Amino acid sequence: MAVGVLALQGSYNEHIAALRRIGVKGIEIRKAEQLRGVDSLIIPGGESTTMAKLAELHNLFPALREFVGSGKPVWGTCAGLIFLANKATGQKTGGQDLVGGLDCTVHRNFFGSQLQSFEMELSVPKLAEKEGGTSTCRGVFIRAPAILEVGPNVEVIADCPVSSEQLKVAIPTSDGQEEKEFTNNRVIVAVKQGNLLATAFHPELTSDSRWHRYFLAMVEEAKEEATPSEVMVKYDLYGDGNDRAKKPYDLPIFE
Ligand SMILES: NC(=O)CC[C@H](N)C(=O)O
Repeated sequence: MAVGVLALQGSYNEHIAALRRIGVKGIEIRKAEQLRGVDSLIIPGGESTTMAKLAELHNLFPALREFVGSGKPVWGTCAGLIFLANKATGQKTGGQDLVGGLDCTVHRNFFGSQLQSFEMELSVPKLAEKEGGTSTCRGVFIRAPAILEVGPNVEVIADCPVSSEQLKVAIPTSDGQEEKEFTNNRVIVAVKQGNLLATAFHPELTSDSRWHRYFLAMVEEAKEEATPSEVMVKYDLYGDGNDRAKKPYDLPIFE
């Protein structure tokens, strides 16, 4: 199996190394046509404005949107999460292009500047249920975003506690955010929506390979769904004018 890794900027080498550790080839993607050769994609962390400028320069946005829209599995980490979000706040003046597709609002630098980067143990029972191991994982947050709001089809896989002060700094009341959304003082940091996975932190910088395995399981599932094994097709197998129902074989069919 091979997984595409958007290689414009940021931690794409680290994702490729993480994939290699579990025996999977990561293919660097820099051009729209290279996307046609892969059926899954990781958008790494980095700096989303710079990444967006490079994607614009290489005219990648239409191909990325088509890729996401076609239902192929895509995992965005950190800046990659921002790329996938339908809406981002805290952007630089003028904003930046997003690929979109993930029904959520993300705050670009929710946890503050580079100096406020941190690590914490996150509770991830859903990940442990699928991939085994402990019910927590190490979250490496580097100038990290956070998800403030999700749509009804988005499954929350991890959230994390934040202080009232952090909320106040990141979301001044003048932004019009309703306070009740954050009564538990928690923000969302990992989600899944169909074939889209997004994490605000960097699993590729840890030795825990469960997030990469989790994504690969999504890729496998998507492939199985795409195989029309139960579809019955009519063939005139014997040339006698009678259609006989038959499960399709892999093409070509030599019969
Ligand atoms: N580590 C990261 O990917 C940081 C993302 C950063 N907050 C951005 O806006 O791009």
